[in-house]
Amino acid sequence: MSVIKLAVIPGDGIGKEVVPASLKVLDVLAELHGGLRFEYKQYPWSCEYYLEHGVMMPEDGIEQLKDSDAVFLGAVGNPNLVADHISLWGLLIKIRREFEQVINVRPARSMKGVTSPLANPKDFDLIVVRENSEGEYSESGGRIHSGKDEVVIQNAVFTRKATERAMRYAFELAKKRRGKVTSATKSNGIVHSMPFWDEVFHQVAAEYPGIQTESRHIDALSAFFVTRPHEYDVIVASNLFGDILTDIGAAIMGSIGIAPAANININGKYPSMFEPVHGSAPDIVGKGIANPIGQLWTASMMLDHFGYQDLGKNLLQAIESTLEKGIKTPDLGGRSKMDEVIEEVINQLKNM
Ligand SMILES: NC(=O)C1=CN([C@@H]2O[C@H](COP(=O)(O)OP(=O)(O)OC[C@H]3O[C@@H](n4cnc5c(N)ncnc54)[C@H](O)[C@@H]3O)[C@@H](O)[C@H]2O)C=CC1
Ligand SMILES: CC(=O)C(=O)O
Ligand SMILES: [K+]
Ligand SMILES: [Mn+2]
Repeated sequence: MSVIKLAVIPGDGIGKEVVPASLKVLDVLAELHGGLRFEYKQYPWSCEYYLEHGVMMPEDGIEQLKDSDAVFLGAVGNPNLVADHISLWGLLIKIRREFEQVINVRPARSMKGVTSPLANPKDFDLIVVRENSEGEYSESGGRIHSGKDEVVIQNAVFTRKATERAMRYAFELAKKRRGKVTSATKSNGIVHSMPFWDEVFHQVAAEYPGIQTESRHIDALSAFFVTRPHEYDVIVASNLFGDILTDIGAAIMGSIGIAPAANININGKYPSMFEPVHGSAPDIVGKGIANPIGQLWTASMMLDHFGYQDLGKNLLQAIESTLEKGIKTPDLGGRSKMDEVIEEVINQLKNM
């Protein structure tokens, strides 16, 4: 019997709904497999935890997560209780950085049974490789003076190491896919980091003569995600650009509620973390209508990550069959509750 030890952090808002629901599905998958078991350690770290303890996670929090095989996270953030920059940097971003989860892999593709908001969409299948350790998300900077004299400086940090690493990851991924990498740049407006980004892209591209490459400014690329997403295969982007592009990717699929993400520790030193692209969705919390598919698809990426590609594929297929049957939450134009979606996904898996 193989055991996968998961550190489970539901976090805030609908994270507390979609995470437990997804664990039920993981248990069914393990049972059907017969030789696999998931072991869960639950962590209550969240904005409510912060109100009680003054921190998003205990001082030895990272230490506590270290011996798990992966972190399975829902969402972090409840701006009514804690300012977002405090809660996210205290938990989500802290884990990404401490565990050197330097790449954030975020696929978006046409899904059977889901109507894209695009008018006449051709089938698309793309993956955004988001640099996940630095870039625009940096603590470098500060505020001085106040009132009319107030000055705020926010530095973006781009290292050759991390930039090359993200690009190599994208090229390696493209080799296994349709052989095209698009770089998201903005070297016409951002005069230091983005020309550097372009330079590194060209250098790394030279190592992969078989791969088709393209550089696009982020503004135009955002528009092309909407008008011609089928032209993209792998997109490599900085932390912020990748963050924004993947919400667009989610939107053109049909809903932010279905998009998955994998925060990958590529040196094998620490656990990777699997979470949906979406946040805690305070506007729908407690209504039972959160779409669990982002969290489930993330679970499918986690299964792939651990070498259980068959299970990962079965899970995705069960998700698509459920959608095709019209069992969908309201964000996808459906009338089903989260629990009904989960129940149908489980039925589909059992009848495979
Ligand atoms: N990785 C993370 O943990 C992230 C956390 N956040 C945090 O989440 C909180 C809310 O952020 P927002 O900007 O509102 O983004 P959000 O992704 O939570 O919500 C945006 C919109 O999408 C809807 N939505 C999101 N997930 C859904 C799902 N599974 N099913 C159905 N509808 C869904 C929401 O109802 C809302 O209308 C903030 O505290 C923010 O900082 C935001 C994005 C990512
Ligand atoms: C924080 C956020 O929006 C993300 O990681 O996608
Ligand atoms: K999330
Ligand atoms: Mn985001």
